[in-house]
Amino acid sequence: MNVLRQLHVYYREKNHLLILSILCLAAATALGLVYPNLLRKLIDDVIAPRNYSEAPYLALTALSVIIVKAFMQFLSGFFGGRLGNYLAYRLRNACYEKLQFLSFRYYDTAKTGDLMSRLTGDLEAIRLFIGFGFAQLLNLFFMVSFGAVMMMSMNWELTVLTLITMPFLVLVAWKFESKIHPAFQEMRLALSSLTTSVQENITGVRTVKSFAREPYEVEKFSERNERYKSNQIFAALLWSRYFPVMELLASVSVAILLGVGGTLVIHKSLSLGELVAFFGLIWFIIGPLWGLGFHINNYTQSKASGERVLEILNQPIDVQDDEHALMLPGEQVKGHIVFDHVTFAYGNKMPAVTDINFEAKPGAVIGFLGGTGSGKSTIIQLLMRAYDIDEGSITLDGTDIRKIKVRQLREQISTVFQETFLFSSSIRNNIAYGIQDVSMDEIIRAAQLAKAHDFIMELPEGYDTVVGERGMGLSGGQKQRIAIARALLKNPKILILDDATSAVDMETEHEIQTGFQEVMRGRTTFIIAHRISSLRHADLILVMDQGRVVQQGRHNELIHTSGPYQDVFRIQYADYLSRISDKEDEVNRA
Ligand SMILES: Nc1ncnc2c1ncn2[C@@H]1O[C@H](COP(=O)(O)OP(=O)(O)OP(=O)(O)O)[C@@H](O)[C@H]1O
Repeated sequence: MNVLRQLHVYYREKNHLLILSILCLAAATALGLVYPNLLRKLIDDVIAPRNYSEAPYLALTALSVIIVKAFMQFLSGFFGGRLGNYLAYRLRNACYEKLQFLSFRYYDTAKTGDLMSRLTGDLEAIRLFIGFGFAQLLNLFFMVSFGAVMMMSMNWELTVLTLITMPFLVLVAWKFESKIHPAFQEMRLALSSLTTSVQENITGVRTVKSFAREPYEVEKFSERNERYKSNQIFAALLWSRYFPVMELLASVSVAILLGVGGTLVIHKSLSLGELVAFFGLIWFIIGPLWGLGFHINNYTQSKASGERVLEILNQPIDVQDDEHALMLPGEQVKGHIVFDHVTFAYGNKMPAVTDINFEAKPGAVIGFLGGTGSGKSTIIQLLMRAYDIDEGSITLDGTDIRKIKVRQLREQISTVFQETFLFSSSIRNNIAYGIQDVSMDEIIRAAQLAKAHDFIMELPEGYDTVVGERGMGLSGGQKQRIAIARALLKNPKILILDDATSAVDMETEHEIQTGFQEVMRGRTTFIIAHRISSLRHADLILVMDQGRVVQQGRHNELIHTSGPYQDVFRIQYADYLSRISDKEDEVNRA
């Protein structure tokens, strides 16, 4: 019930809908009790004494009861439906909002397909249970207790005898629930893994095809499908094992009633009408108890679903605003950044960066060079507080970034990532992402600076061209240029270019860099690059290796100091250097 209690927070202001739905259902149930009584009256007071004049009144009463009962059932469904939809709506919004604020750490391990299945299948199961199943389950108790009380009022000994099997029925139903719940949890997991495999396959379809891995993917999917099927079969097996036992126990009750009740009628201790009424009432009890399995099934499914949805909602956000977090008036930010003995590890792994120290004065350009996995991107992630550091401090204009409101900090930073993400929307919207009230002229200016304007104008609908999911239909370089335009439009105090020009050719890179000279003015810029050409003009270059800064200085100093920077320079400029030495040889020979 803890799950239901936690879910209750999301619909407590609509409690009245739940209460109305339950009351209407209870009223419909109570009206259902009128039938066996009418039957008893018909047999004992009309047919036996041949007092037929009362028959039309009884028929009229039955008709009115049917109409009112149907109306009550309609109202119960109506209120329940509104409640279920309201809850699903609130939960969907809450989950989506939570997903926006969850930290990068959460997404390091999250699976899209799994999250999608929680937001769709699991939410649907909760909607159905809270909207309808819960009232039905409660109604089951109403039916059993109303029926039992009415039977008791007619003949308590016969009632006790008839209902003797009921505790066993409840026991079996209870056992069934304890087995079916884990089975459903397992089934939900299997479904998630199935959805994940479809989602990953579609996202990575190019990789799959280029490696001709279609048969492997089909096999992988079949295995997961098989697991899902086995889970379903197992649940069905449990059902088929327990259901006959429940049916058998119910039938024993009916047999007792017929045997004992019949004898009582023969001995005139029970009227025929009462026996018939008893027969109607016993079904009033057995029917719902038979359905107990179904309702429990429903309940366990939605409990498992509720747990999965609440897992998202209860997920701690590890990077969030300090209680006294400072606002950052955008126009006053200078962009002075200091890393002081910063060490950070992802999870329990070895530190990704160790003892990082550097100062970026306002407007300075800081370059990072280093091999794969040397920690360059990590430094940038720490600067935008994607993760909180383990040791040391990072300050912006003298204030520790942990004391600044995360949103405000990030508003001052524009990042162009290694991998460009474009939304399936127009190019204009993609460039203006996250910025309100921006004019077309500003968008065009940003695109011109990013050298994107010309190719955009060549597209059939220019800036209104809608790009496919993740920018499908554009080349890697074109996507990157749009991302650069997006970053420039934000007009940030801090600009981060994380291998931002890796997908464009040297010539375009040079052009973009020239554009950057202009936009970098007055902004602190961090450039991660593999090409020395991108870093030549940096005020400070940090050379990274295995999470540590192994060299630092300006380009002209570093190329004259033996070390990794000089090595990379020699490799990248080998052609250029050999051409120079050839020329020198020629001059010497001459
Ligand atoms: N989200 C993450 N979770 C766990 N470990 C990570 C994560 N991101 C990076 N790492 C690890 O941290 C180390 C530094 O990675 P980082 O991405 O900072 O390197 P990099 O220098 O930017 O590399 P590249 O040039 O290939 O992008 C690597 O060992 C990497 O495996």
